[in-house]
Amino acid sequence: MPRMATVAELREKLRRPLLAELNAGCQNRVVAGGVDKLLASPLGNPFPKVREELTGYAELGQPDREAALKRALALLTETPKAAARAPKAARQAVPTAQPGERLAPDTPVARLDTGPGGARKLQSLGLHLLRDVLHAYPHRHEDRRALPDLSQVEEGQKVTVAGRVVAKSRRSPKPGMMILDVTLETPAGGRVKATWFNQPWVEKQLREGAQLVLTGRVKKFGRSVQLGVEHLETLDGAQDSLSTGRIVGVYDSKEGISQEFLRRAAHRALQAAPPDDYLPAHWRRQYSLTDLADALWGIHFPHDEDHLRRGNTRLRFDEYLFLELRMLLQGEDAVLQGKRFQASGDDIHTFEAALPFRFTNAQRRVLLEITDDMRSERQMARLVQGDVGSGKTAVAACALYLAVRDGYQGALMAPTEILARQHYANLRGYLGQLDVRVGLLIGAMTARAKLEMQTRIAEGEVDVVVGTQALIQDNVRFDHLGLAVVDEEHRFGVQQRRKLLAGRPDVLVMSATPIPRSLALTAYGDLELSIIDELPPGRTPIETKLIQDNFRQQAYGFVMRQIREGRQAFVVTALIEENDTLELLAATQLADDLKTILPEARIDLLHGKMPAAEKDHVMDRFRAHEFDILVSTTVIEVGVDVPNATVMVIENAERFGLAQLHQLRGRVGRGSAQSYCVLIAGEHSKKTRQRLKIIEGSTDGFVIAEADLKLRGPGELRGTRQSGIPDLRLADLANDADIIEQARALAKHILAHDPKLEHPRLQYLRSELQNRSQSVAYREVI
Ligand SMILES: Nc1ncnc2c1ncn2[C@@H]1O[C@H](COP(=O)(O)OP(=O)(O)OP(=O)(O)O)[C@@H](O)[C@H]1O
Repeated sequence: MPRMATVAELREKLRRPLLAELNAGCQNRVVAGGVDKLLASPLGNPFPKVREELTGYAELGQPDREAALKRALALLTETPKAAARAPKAARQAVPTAQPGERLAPDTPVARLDTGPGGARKLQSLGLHLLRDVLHAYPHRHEDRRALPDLSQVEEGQKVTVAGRVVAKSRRSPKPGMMILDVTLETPAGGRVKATWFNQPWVEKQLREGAQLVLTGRVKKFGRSVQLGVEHLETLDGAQDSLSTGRIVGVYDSKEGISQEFLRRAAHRALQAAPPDDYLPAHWRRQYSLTDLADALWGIHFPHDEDHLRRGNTRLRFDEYLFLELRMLLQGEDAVLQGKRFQASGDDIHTFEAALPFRFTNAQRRVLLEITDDMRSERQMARLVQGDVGSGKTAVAACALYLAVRDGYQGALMAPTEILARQHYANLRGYLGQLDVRVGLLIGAMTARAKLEMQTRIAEGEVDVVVGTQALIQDNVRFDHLGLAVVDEEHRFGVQQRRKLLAGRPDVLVMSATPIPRSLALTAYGDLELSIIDELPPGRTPIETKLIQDNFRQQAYGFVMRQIREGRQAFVVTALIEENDTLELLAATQLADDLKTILPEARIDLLHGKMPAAEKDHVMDRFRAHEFDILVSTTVIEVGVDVPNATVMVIENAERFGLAQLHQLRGRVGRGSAQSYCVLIAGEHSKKTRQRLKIIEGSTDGFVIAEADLKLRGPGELRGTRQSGIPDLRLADLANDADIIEQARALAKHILAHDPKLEHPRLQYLRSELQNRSQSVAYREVI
């Protein structure tokens, strides 16, 4: 007699398609019959609560579907509490894997033994299945193999030490100043004193006996070693620490989820679910690639640099391979029916005549490419790339105007509310005088104002709507959307874009990320590319100065002189990794310091943790020159436009990537006055200097990207970098031309011989492609 499936097995059987449904954007396409039918099958029997949640699923609207699925999934797996709410038969926690038990990569994380609440933590980071954990690569690595001998360290050296807190004290040498001293004992018996200035919030992490890993700069007082701590990690005290004595990965996380926890989860996932390699051995040999399991171990827990490099190369190759395969497979139906606009030359002239400037040649050329697309029957899918301030928005505004003149509505979607409001102001400037009705729709508006705007959109009383994600909520229905402009698209999830694009409008994507053309073609694949490679005339190049932090006083003296001349300044603090609370507090402290150094200046603060409405308010006041210095975390990175701001000071500039520094610097120099950027280096090594000198020496995004590339030698222990493109996690577009070529060649070869990937040898490759396509659908999107 066949064995009856246990409830746990049934639960998993049901959970998988539901999760797939969620990942695929709640399309009710799961197993031919859809979710309702799935539950009506015997599979649903032991789960009446779940069935109840999902009854009538097919009839629900998108957000309701998503919510119902999430509730159902929670009932199916998450906590004992949720399970208890389920009927008796199902009241059985998901059993964790037995040691040595081999699990499939699509097993839910609840089966991984990650301690109390572990599954929930992973899920909150978007990691639902073991494969998600396996492919959530560290964003950088730190070499903690040989922690330094404390008797040998030198003044000023940056070191990482691990140890146990043996003493702690707090003192306040003067009012408003708080110093926290902690003595750490290393396993070798050395002692180091770590010091935090004015950071009371760290104290609670530092109970006596706590195991810490600290990174900071050495100060020596006779034989005693003191550390000015820059980075702190708390360990959970387990014997088999994954966080010291090796090259350690640092993961994307959020408050309350420690690095140690994530390392342990990755470790367990690797042990429990070593994946089958989807790339047959002879191709691995042909392209000198290591096998998948070795690659995953290498990226998470490398034995040495070579192992890390090997793993990184293989996984990067795979990312490109699947991207290429998907593009080639989808290429057949690449031409989609879109809107057909007249986009008349007269209308372009009308638009330009209303501008306070003439288009540059580059803008004109790109506009021609856009209007060609708009006039054709094909759906436009075009990426406009241009350096910061090159005038992308002005071009997009013109395209929107053309759409409106042809009787359609237009939409512009921005990644943040600040940017949406700014675009709104700009578009009103460009289009208001041409009788185009421009509307704004963002989350921070009152429910009533939102509803009113939604109604106006639905009734066609607004011509162009600017907004954030609020634009693609289900209750927003356009009357006749013709053109959608998406700013910095990679910040949007694919699901989100798909919603906006449901009515098949033409699509224009704007991006300031400098990617060489050939690589952009791969990265964005299905988007045609237009490049604005010329800045508007009359811009005085920004003068950039790199200084060391002992010259801060002079730098701020210079800022003050600019302020006395009626100018404004941005001061940006470096992101403190893995802890947004620290980041916020660092910015707060810097603002306070500046108030002491520059008592005359009016100073305010902007940080990522502020509610959106408050951020807007601060930006509005800065734009209106109600204060002089905006101290901020990197929330201002993209697109902020305050022409009166002429100085950008970047503290701890060494902690930023060059591309990011370039973007940040682009926030000044937007008016006619001479603008300045001061990079303050908190670290004085030759390498840092060399890198930052690149920014000092050039204002061209492409030149900077290339110089950055040359500096990073092949022997370097390189962290994984995020390309900003949804399914390329490791990709380093500027550096990967060879790998891309190889991956493309292999993808072509595979499909030339087996266009549908039907050969049994390609079984794993096919299912991996499906897995990856589920979370990122390219052509399907537009
Ligand atoms: N052809 C032009 N001549 C003069 N000024 C221009 C021209 N085109 C745009 N500008 C002005 O230059 C500034 C930057 O333009 P815009 O905002 O369109 O650039 P962008 O490429 O979208 O910038 P970012 O990537 O920084 O958001 C604006 O103040 C705009 O009015």
